[in-house]
Amino acid sequence: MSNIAIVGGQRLQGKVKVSGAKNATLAILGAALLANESIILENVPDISDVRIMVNIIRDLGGEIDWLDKEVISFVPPKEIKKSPIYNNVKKLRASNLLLGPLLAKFGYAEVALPGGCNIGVRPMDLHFKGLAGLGADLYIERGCVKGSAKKLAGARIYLDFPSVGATENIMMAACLAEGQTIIENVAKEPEIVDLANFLNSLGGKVRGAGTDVIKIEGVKSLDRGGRYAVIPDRIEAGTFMVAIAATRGDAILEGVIPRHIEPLIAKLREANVEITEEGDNLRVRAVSQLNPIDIKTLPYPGFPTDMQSQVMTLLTNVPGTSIIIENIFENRFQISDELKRMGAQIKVEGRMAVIEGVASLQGTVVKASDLRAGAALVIAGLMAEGVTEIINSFYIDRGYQDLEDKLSSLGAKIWRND
Ligand SMILES: CC(=O)N[C@H]1[C@@H](OP(=O)(O)OP(=O)(O)OC[C@H]2O[C@@H](n3ccc(=O)[nH]c3=O)[C@H](O)[C@@H]2O)O[C@H](CO)[C@@H](O)[C@@H]1O
Ligand SMILES: C=C(OP(=O)(O)O)C(=O)O
Repeated sequence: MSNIAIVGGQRLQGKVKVSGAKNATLAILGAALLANESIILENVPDISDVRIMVNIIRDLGGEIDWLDKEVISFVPPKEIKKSPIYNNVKKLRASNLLLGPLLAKFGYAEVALPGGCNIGVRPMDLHFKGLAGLGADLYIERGCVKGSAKKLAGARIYLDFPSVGATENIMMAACLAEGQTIIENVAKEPEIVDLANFLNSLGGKVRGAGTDVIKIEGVKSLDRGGRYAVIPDRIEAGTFMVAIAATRGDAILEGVIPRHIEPLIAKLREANVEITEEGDNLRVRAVSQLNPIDIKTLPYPGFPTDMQSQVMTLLTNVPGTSIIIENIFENRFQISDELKRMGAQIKVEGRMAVIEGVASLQGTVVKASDLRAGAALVIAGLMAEGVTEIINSFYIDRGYQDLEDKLSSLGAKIWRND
């Protein structure tokens, strides 16, 4: 298994292009199962989560080919061959996004329960509540969610929490349900809007994505294929922004939608990072002394939990006291132990972390506990004195395309040890 090694101390400079959004792509690949016609998807990130999802869908009978590095063609299956292979589904939490489309299109779904993961328990009660509200019969048997639905019918569904995955599953299933579905207190993340736009491009009738209430008029079938380009990955963009700030660099991110990153931009500006928008590009400069900041993670448009570990890392050497409250996933402070091994001063109490900035971090061998913790350790390595080696780099490969190449192009000294 390969490790990532970094020699710290290089200021990141230059230009880098952001890839397509992992979380939008995973939902869109699930939604593509609802279609009756062929689809070309562009700006698909070449990352391991996407490759696993592609394999699961191939196992179900979907024909997917990579036409180019970031372009895939998709021919939806007329019927599903078999239930997803347990091992693949277990490897990918987002495989739970297949439930809604499979039930709606084929009247049957069998998906291994993704279970908890390193960042938290992550139950699926809201997915079940919503799909049951549309008329699906769901039960759990030997670690699998099994579901059937002779016919789905539109319903009014209130989500107790604006869950991204539950909103997506219900939205996808409701597209083929009879009549109108109204989902209240939905997630408003840009990936939800991208999924709604994709469903509408297939002939779906989804309105209100990006607001608290989504209304869906069910249609008999989704008969339009065509081309669709996935939005840029706001978390990849955010990770680079923080890496540039953490190395006191000056670099440009190409192909971003600044509006999607607004919560991070606002906080980085508060920390005295200079950020300028130039169309689809963002210039990030951190040349003056940075200020400590306080952060609370919240559903969009609040500060994203997926950026919390990276920002914690940046704050470890910002003079003064910063506070982070993690409201979404209960185990997302595991990275603090690894950062402390590099010399950071962090106290964690429940959902709160208090960070006292230190003059510098020292490179050592550290272990990624999840995707974003892994990305944050890469940032720590870029900031640190000496060599940092990151074990469990496969977590990072879940969500970052060509990470070493992109960082090297900005001047980082980073490589893989096989
Ligand atoms: C593939 C994908 O898109 N992943 C993202 C998605 O995950 P995911 O869709 O799993 O996240 P959710 O928005 O569903 O989870 C948010 C919170 O709701 C809770 N919850 C969720 C569902 C449910 O049925 N019951 C319940 O209690 C979760 O435990 C968590 O505390 O949104 C998260 C929150 O922005 C991001 O960190 C993930 O990167
Ligand atoms: C938590 C994440 O992803 P997933 O929901 O796929 O585990 C993430 O992207 O940070």
